[in-house]
Amino acid sequence: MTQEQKVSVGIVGASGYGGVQLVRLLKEHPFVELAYLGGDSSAGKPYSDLYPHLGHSINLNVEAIDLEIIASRCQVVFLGLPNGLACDLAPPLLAKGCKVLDLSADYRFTSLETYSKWYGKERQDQAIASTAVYGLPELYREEIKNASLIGCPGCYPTASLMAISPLLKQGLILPETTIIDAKSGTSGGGRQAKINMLLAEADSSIGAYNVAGKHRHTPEIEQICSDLAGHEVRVQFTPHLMPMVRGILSTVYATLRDPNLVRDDLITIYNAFYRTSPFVKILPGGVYPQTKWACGTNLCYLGIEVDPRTDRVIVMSAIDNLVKGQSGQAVQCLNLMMGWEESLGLPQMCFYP
Ligand SMILES: NC(=O)C1=CN([C@@H]2O[C@H](COP(=O)(O)OP(=O)(O)OC[C@H]3O[C@@H](n4cnc5c(N)ncnc54)[C@H](OP(=O)(O)O)[C@@H]3O)[C@@H](O)[C@H]2O)C=CC1
Ligand SMILES: CC(=O)N[C@@H](CCC(=O)OP(=O)(O)O)C(=O)O
Repeated sequence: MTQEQKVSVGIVGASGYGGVQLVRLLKEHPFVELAYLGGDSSAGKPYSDLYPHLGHSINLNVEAIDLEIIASRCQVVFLGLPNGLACDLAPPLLAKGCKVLDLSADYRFTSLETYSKWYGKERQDQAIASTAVYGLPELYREEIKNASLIGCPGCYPTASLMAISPLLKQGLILPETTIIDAKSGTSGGGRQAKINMLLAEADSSIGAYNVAGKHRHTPEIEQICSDLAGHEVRVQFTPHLMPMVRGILSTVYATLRDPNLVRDDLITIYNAFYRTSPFVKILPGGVYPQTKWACGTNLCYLGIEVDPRTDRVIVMSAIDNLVKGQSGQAVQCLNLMMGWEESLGLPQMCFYP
């Protein structure tokens, strides 16, 4: 592909953690040209002032968010902003002919009533929101290929849904027995300063938060679980903050309908379900994933176990929250939207240890 044939791409929210992952991935993507980096408090600064380690390869300034400028330069726009801002920017960008991939929650919900209840913002853009596709390629690959607007999933929902989808889609579990115990690194909270993310607070300590259906990812997970099961599903989701920077480990428990199913049956079922998904790695029996294995990659490792004493299946899912849980998944969606190979420009080998 020549320089002129490359697709020009902009990142609004380039100064954040999602933004800097996108910069890393898109700069190395063979079919993409970075044409615009936008921010709020960082506008006007050279990008290398924010991230000096990228000074050798990113020679762009962060610019103010100006829709005319963005649309005149970019065919595709990634929005990496706090929740509640993308729904003001996406409609005019779409009207100007851009494709939009939003990393926030603004376009993840089919019901704007549910969105408003959890995110506290009244919305008028139901018509546009209805055209958005939930950006989890392993479940909605064909829909993503034809979409102009993608609502990229949250990090906890990505890890959790990858673990539970084959079970729900094939009716293998009693859905209401589903328990999701998930742990995240601190980068999941973004780059803005927060007291609970200080080293002195987060290091050498683990704790749950937003327990008993109070985390905003609960309705997001339930929406997709319900879609897969074909009826309304409630799950028990408990997030934990871990003393590490990157990664999510989501462990899902559910009761099997058929107590005769054994681990190897389920491993076969998972391999078949994800046979066309290049980023999903089903581990052999007795091997359980670690977040470190996914670090910096767009992979999702799944470990599967059955406890015959309780008839429960236990699925462990490990991802990098900033890559498969956010920016990498958005690039995976871009590849599909453009008709490119799904794995183009996306790392599959972690740095280790
Ligand atoms: N971190 C994660 O693991 C995941 C995050 N997400 C979602 O992705 C989105 C981005 O997250 P993340 O990168 O972590 O966030 P960060 O807090 O690291 O970055 C936020 C970005 O938004 C910009 N911004 C903040 N306030 C405004 C405003 N009022 N107007 C315009 N721009 C603004 C900031 O610009 P500036 O610095 O110039 O002020 C910055 O570029 C969020 O919606 C988040 O929920 C989704 C999945 C995973
Ligand atoms: C560790 C941590 O703080 N994680 C964040 C989730 C990040 C994310 O994916 O949030 P969005 O749905 O808004 O995109 C949290 O629990 O709020």
